[in-house]
Amino acid sequence: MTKPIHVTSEIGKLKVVMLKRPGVEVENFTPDMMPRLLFDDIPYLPVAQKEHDNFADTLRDNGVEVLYLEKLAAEAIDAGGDQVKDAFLEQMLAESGYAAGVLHNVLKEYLLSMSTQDMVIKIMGGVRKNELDFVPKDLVSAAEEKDYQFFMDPMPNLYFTRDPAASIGDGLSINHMTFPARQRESLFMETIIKYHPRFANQGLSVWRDRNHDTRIEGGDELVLSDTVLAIGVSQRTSANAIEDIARNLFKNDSGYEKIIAIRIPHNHAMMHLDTVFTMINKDQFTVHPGILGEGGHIDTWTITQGKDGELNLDHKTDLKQVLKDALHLDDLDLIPTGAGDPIVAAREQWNDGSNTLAIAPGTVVTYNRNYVSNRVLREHGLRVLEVLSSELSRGRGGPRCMSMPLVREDL
Ligand SMILES: NC(=[NH2+])NCCC[C@H](N)C(=O)O
Repeated sequence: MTKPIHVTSEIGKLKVVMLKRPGVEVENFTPDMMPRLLFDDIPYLPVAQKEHDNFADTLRDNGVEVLYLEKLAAEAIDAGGDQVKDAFLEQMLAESGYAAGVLHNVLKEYLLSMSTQDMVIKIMGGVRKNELDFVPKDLVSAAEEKDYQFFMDPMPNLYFTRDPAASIGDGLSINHMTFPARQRESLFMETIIKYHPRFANQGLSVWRDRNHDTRIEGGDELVLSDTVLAIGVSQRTSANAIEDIARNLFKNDSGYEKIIAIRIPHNHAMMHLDTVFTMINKDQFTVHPGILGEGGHIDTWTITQGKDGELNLDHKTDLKQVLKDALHLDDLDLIPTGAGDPIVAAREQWNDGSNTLAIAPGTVVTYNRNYVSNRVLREHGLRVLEVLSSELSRGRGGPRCMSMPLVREDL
């Protein structure tokens, strides 16, 4: 029987996916909070939701079962019972800065007064100070910045379900993310895996859990085949974390034998490998020309199991050759974002023109706004399903970031 998580490629026919419909969290902040919350603009929520529904419908119309994070999280907590709800809240409050104290108690009481679903949505959306009829008198609260509006910050990046966890084979990584703005997000997935009837006790492997200091994010984790992964060394994923997950995958019978670490520029526009490089067919990839240096070169290290738990590293800079070798291909089509035009490529990459979601070999979902990149994909023989993108793209993520595949057919 297929496990509730089974992903052995980036391109096998997508069967089950997890999304998060944007909610109040994507507008519950002020412009001065944007850099910290990793947003570049204030989205218009009703339109963002319409666009997201268009994305979800496109997937459903193509035979994909769509699950929603916010619903799974509430179901998992309810399935776990009162103790699980209590433990979840304690952890969430601690990670929000309230391990104990008066405010901890007030917030806990407030959140427990709601249905579990409303509680989950409230935590995701953020708790404003003016929601509570409470003026803190303790020193910690008094010393806090007075005009800051929130007791608990919103989590506007939740609709990028790709990042807090990543499906790999019959398991997943639950990620310790880089920036505080996103670190609480993976607690939802941890709770779902442990307690949701669909996932709990199904023999899923957690290749690496969220209790780490080194950081990794799903946008950097690409499942190239049933034995090969690519992982970005990026603004969000450290070399240490890659070595750590490599060791765990190699020693735990995951089926994975080779990890290609690819170093990309460390900046906000290219925060993850999937913003500059995605697999879209057995022998086709999108690549943003801006990541390739002189002669089309880029640093890659192919990591394999060495003796006595050591890792072997093979440093190469010819990405095309590295991929051909790892995937046993005679040829490979690297399709440049924005047709390789430096101005168009930079513009369309900014709006996730490279961030395609393959739902079958050669069939991809992309943002409609990246019309040059979309045309080029069609010229290379791909079937391109375009989705609406004016508001969703303001969060700096595209169709791949907005989806966490749970089950794909094997190739
Ligand atoms: N897989 C991705 N490329 N995700 C994009 C995440 C965007 C989000 N605003 C962040 O900075 O974290």
